[in-house]
Amino acid sequence: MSDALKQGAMQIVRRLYEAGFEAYLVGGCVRDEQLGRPVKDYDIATSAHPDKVQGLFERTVPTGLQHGTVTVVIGKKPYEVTTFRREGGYEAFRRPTEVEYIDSLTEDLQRRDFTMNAMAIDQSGDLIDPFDGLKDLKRGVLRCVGQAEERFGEDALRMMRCLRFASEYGLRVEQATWDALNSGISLLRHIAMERIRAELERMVGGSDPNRALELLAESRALRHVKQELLLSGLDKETEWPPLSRLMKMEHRLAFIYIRLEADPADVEADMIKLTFSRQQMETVKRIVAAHTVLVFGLDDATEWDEESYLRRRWIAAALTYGVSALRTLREIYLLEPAPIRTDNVKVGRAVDVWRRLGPVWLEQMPVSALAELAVGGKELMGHLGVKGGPWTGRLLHRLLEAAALGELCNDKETLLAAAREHYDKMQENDE
Ligand SMILES: Nc1ccn([C@@H]2O[C@H](COP(=O)(O)OP(=O)(O)OP(=O)(O)O)[C@@H](O)[C@H]2O)c(=O)n1
Repeated sequence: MSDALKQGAMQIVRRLYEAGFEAYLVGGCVRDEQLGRPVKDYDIATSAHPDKVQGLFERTVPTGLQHGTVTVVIGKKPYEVTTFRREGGYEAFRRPTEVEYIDSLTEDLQRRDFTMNAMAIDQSGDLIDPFDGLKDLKRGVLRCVGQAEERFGEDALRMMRCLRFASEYGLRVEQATWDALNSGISLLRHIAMERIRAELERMVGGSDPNRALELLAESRALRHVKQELLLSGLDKETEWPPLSRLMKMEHRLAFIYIRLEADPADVEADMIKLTFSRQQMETVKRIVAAHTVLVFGLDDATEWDEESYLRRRWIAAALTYGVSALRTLREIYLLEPAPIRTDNVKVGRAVDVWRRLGPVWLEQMPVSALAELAVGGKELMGHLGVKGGPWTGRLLHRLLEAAALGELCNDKETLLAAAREHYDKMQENDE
């Protein structure tokens, strides 16, 4: 797949070259090839102006003419072909206000963020590397091209990219680059939260989330973004278990919020500020909420160490937040050090029981959702001869809980008989 992708890219480079222009593969694809990592997309830089590029290829789309970019389609694959350019003034540390076409590849590479991202491959497949990107990569060093303050000042997002590349590629940030990052970090306030989130998501979901957290804590980057975040509470002292044991980014994030003792409502607010999708937010929030209700008030409960009591809590949480949230929570509880305060002995003991028995209890649940219950709202109303109201949902949930705990058989007759009893009790208690 990657081979065909590269062939298409080289076809474009050679076509431009034969027409008398310079053309090169540039940026992330060159870096990833040198590292033997899979390449997602190939970008091309050329001395040809966009109108010339459009004239040379059959299928083109003017995707970014204002930046000198034309998308060339080969087969079904799109390739971005960008004219060598110098970026004019930068507006508010985030994007160039004007671009100027130039003739020199070196000058084009010079405006790029890191030496490893400023390499090119020519039409013969030879590497062009004026800023020693390969040497840096081989030594495991991440370094800005030229003056780091200038590069970060041109686009402050590059500081987040720096943290991401360092953690994802296991690189050490070169001292001058690190110093410039630390002195310029407050410029992150100019960057849209969406772009911050995209980097954060790749860091937490990447191959070394622990290193990412370490770098975020050391640089205090999240304290300087546009909006105040709970996640800015990450600090250097926090000890983290190997987060890569959790497969999904959302699960890692849930762990982090639990460790920060965040409230589910605050998690929602934080993730909305960060422009995570509704679905991502729901997943994380469910896990955090399940943990919160499980441990809430446990300290004061007289039955805190009774298995049957802990099972009831566990199953009730599974019915409210979903079995998969509880499965993830158990995985989280398995990590060491666990996400909860270790000074609370009762909570510690309960977590111990949940991680040991939680999955068995989930497995044994005869029903886990209202849809699986042998009766529905209409049948309840018909059987009891009462019009529907808020009681219906409440009663259904009680029946579900009793069935899930195995206290009631999930068959119509049993449930309807129990419904009558529950309903009468609810009436007595004015529920
Ligand atoms: N803020 C930025 C973003 C990008 N670039 C340059 O543009 C290239 C392409 O950028 P992009 O596709 O965003 O990232 P990649 O480096 O390809 O890496 P990844 O896809 O992993 O983000 C980079 O290699 C780098 O040379 C830059 O100098 N400054």
